[in-house]
Amino acid sequence: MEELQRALSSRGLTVSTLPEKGRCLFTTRDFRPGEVIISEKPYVCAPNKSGDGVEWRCDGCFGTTNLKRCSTCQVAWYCGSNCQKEEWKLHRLECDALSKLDKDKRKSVTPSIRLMLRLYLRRKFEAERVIPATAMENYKLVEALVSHMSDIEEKQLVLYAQMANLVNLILQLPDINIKEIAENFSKLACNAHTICDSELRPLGTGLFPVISIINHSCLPNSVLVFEGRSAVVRAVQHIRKDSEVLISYIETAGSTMTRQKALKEQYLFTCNCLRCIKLGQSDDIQESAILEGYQCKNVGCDGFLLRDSDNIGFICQLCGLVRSKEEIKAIASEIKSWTDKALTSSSSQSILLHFVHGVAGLEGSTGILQTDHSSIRKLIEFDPCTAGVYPGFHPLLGLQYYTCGKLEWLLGDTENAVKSLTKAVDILRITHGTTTPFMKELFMKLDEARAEASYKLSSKEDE
Ligand SMILES: C[S@@+](CC[C@H](N)C(=O)[O-])C[C@H]1O[C@@H](n2cnc3c(N)ncnc32)[C@H](O)[C@@H]1O
Repeated sequence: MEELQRALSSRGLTVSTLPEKGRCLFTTRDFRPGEVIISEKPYVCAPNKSGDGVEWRCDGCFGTTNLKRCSTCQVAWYCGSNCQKEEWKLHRLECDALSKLDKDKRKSVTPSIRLMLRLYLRRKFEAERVIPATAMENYKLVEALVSHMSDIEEKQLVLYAQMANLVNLILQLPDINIKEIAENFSKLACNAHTICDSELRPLGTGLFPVISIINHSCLPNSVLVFEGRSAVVRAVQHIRKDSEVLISYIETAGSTMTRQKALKEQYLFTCNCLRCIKLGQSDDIQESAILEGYQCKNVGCDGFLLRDSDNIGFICQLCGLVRSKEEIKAIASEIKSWTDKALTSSSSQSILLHFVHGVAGLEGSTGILQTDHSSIRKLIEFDPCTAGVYPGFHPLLGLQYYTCGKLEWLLGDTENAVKSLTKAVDILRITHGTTTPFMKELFMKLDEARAEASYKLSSKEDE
């Protein structure tokens, strides 16, 4: 801990403890918006299944192209020899262990199981000094993570025990016990982070034991993004010396009830941040209607359906009509599939067709107002910043302006495209920095849109 404190103090940070939160990360100097507070490589990480037709991602870069399966274990995938070489140190023993499994057992090796296998292999390598332990990277930091073992439900404990058995069976290391592995699964559940690309699409899961000291707020002063597999926390506002660094663990564009439920279920605490305690009951109903309201299907009724407190379905706040959860889920998934098609289409006409279809679904069937890119226009009109849903600089907001700008450009509305892309740049340079390939592409798009807009303007003046 002393070593960690020393390493953090050179970065203007310190770890303190608060009775209601446990460990917290505090600043010992001011940080300006956009400044990197801390960055960390994953102690261990594993790719997710990709879900877009290709089952796996490369173990090294999490990419999905040119993948070849490890011929020995048949579990790991690589996009080329560079990634394979980089990963070999950790994969060598994992590969040995996995290749002894029968085909059926190999199928149960999920990303969570692989993360745990790698955690124990990393611990072994550290003990044998194959991988050096440093102030910011050592197994002691994993031991210090909260596990909430005494708060989790019996059913969950049984699941962790089954997963721990599988890990034990695969590794067969002499010095691990099942109870400890089960506790580590519980630690992963409330400490691991989903590694996303610049557009916040999930790629994998990683454990970042120092960044895991950062607590949650629904009105955070910082944001966690990823550059490759590394986690980067940036200030999204001016953070004064002696302030707690806070990020959001969840999607903040949800009602207080939804946010509290998500935090309780996964992280086992009740959030008392300013946004959670500020809202009275009536405000929360209004906030819920804006963020999660489903339009009533009764002809002539302008009411919004909200999740009822027993969580059976959705009830109209005006006429009392109830729609089942299943009905709402089916409509939401149909809209999502249209808008996904819109965002992956290559021709502008196809993008528009799918987008319009998606928005028509949004307006006609349910009026869902959520923060995927599909509902962009509605979200932007609703102005989530002023509604207090996002802090001034939030990656999702920047990405929504980016998508909006691209769509406006495709529609030939270059003037508005420039406005939207400028807003995207203003936000994303704070949350994402300025040097990543994603940001360079955005800067280039904005320059091109500006050039096109001024060409159009000068052509008009010449007429
Ligand atoms: C990723 S850890 C954060 C660091 C943790 N405080 C520690 O002592 O290691 C997540 C856990 O911290 C606690 N936590 C995070 N944010 C909190 C908050 N706003 N209020 C209360 N507890 C919080 C919860 O116990 C949660 O499960």
